[in-house]
Amino acid sequence: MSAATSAALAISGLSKSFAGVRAIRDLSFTVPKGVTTALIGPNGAGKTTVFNLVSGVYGVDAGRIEVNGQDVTHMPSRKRISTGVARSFQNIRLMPHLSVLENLLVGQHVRASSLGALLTPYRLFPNHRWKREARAALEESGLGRWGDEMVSALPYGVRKRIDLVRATLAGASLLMLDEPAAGLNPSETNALRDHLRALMAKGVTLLVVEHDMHFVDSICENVVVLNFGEKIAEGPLSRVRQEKLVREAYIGTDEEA
Ligand SMILES: Nc1ncnc2c1ncn2[C@@H]1O[C@H](COP(=O)(O)OP(=O)(O)OP(=O)(O)O)[C@@H](O)[C@H]1O
Repeated sequence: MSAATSAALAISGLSKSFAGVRAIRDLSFTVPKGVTTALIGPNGAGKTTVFNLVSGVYGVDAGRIEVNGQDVTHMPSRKRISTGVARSFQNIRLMPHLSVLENLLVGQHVRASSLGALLTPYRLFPNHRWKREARAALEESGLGRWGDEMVSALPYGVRKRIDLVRATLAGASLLMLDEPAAGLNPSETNALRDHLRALMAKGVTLLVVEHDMHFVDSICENVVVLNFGEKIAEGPLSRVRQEKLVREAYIGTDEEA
């Protein structure tokens, strides 16, 4: 297998500035398929900007982004899901006044292959295919009992996991997670970790931005460390956290690598 086909994400020479602030500088790294990877670094290092560039929220100034071997560098954001990339946000973007199932069905619209499929009124068909798939995905994740509940009524940890189901139902094979463990209590964190491990076992590749290094250590094989938009280290967490540049980057912050 060539390096290109075995990479879920390949970034090379990526740069992005905002009004003179160089948020990302000549950044290159690869996320091999099936290798859960964390993007870490102090506040303002550029982690969220990388997610925004990969998902197409912002255009690049320079460089190239490939998802599953496909060049997405200049692809419109809405088309990138077809290459298998999806993301979750720090602030969950589920619609609070719709049920869990309705939120999942909205997410599935991105997969509609034709206008006919898009317009088929799922409410009229109790056994609508998307509805069946959404219910099955909820059951599989142990979240079946929440299907008809309003999202606004759900505990925060459950909402986070519903958001994961939404992303995977949209057909994601590369899932980018922005601080998935933030705000979760220990039992919610454990449930999230189990959920992510189940996704990994199904072949979904995860790229995780996370400040909780215990959480990173428990699921990630590889970490990429950013500081001021540059990659300063890459490898297993146990090794990179010993590196001088990484230790210096975290000195003077409340975080620890
Ligand atoms: N839309 C924007 N407009 C202007 N500057 C921005 C924008 N997005 C990011 N930046 C700047 O780019 C730099 C990197 O920010 P980014 O949010 O990517 O860092 P981060 O590593 O995700 O930080 P945190 O851990 O605090 O979320 C910062 O200096 C930030 O102020």
